[in-house]
Amino acid sequence: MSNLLEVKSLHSLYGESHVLHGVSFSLDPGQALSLMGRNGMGKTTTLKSILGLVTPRSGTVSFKGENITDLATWQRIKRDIAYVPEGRGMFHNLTVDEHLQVAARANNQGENVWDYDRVLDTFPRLKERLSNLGTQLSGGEQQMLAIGRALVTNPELLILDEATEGLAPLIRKEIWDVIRTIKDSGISTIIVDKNIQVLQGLCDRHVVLVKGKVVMNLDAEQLQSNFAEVEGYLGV
Ligand SMILES: Nc1ncnc2c1ncn2[C@@H]1O[C@H](COP(=O)(O)OP(=O)(O)OP(=O)(O)O)[C@@H](O)[C@H]1O
Repeated sequence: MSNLLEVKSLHSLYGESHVLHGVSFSLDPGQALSLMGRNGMGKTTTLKSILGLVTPRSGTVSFKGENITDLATWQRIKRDIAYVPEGRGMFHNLTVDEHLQVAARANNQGENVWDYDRVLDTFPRLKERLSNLGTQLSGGEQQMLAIGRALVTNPELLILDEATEGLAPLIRKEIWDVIRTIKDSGISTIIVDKNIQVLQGLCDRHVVLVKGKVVMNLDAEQLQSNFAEVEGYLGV
């Protein structure tokens, strides 16, 4: 197969405010791609444009060779794309158990590698909190639940927006370890995060956004040799 995901010349706006200016990149099956950039550069808008939560004015999004640009978000999700949004998106009236039970399904290939039990084995903390409401969990536990809820759909592509933001170092490490396990299980990922060191060790491609434009698109080796320049774009 060629690309799993191809984003071509996306222009996205909020009202009159033109935020994405021709964003293009692609992702091969099984790869992890980092999307980096300072605050407000258009990372979340790019993710939302891929998911159909923002409607681009022009440009295309293709998944497994199919042009999905005009599909509704739920139709994209049904094609085995899962999203872990910034802020985690807990359902206020659902327990931990219900968050996972409601979402769990085999994917379009009939695969159910990440079933309810495996997700709970991966996140033992959630096992102890099954009857708590999602909103009663700590920030780290909520993040684990948000990732778990995405995983039980057995996605081919998992999109993570700021999955470690605001978390204590130990919890961050736990989340990164799980993201690595997810990658090793063959799921493709797009990761927005600020931790360039961790992203460097994890991702196969790195896309840097500045004011809604892709200024760098590097493989792992190229990131190594252009590290200082990337850091400069990120202001670190
Ligand atoms: N719903 C919205 N309505 C209007 N403007 C928005 C909206 N969401 C984002 N923006 C603006 O679009 C620009 C890009 O925002 P976006 O959230 O995509 O950036 P980001 O790179 O993900 O940044 P952050 O790291 O702060 O989340 C910013 O100037 C932001 O203020």
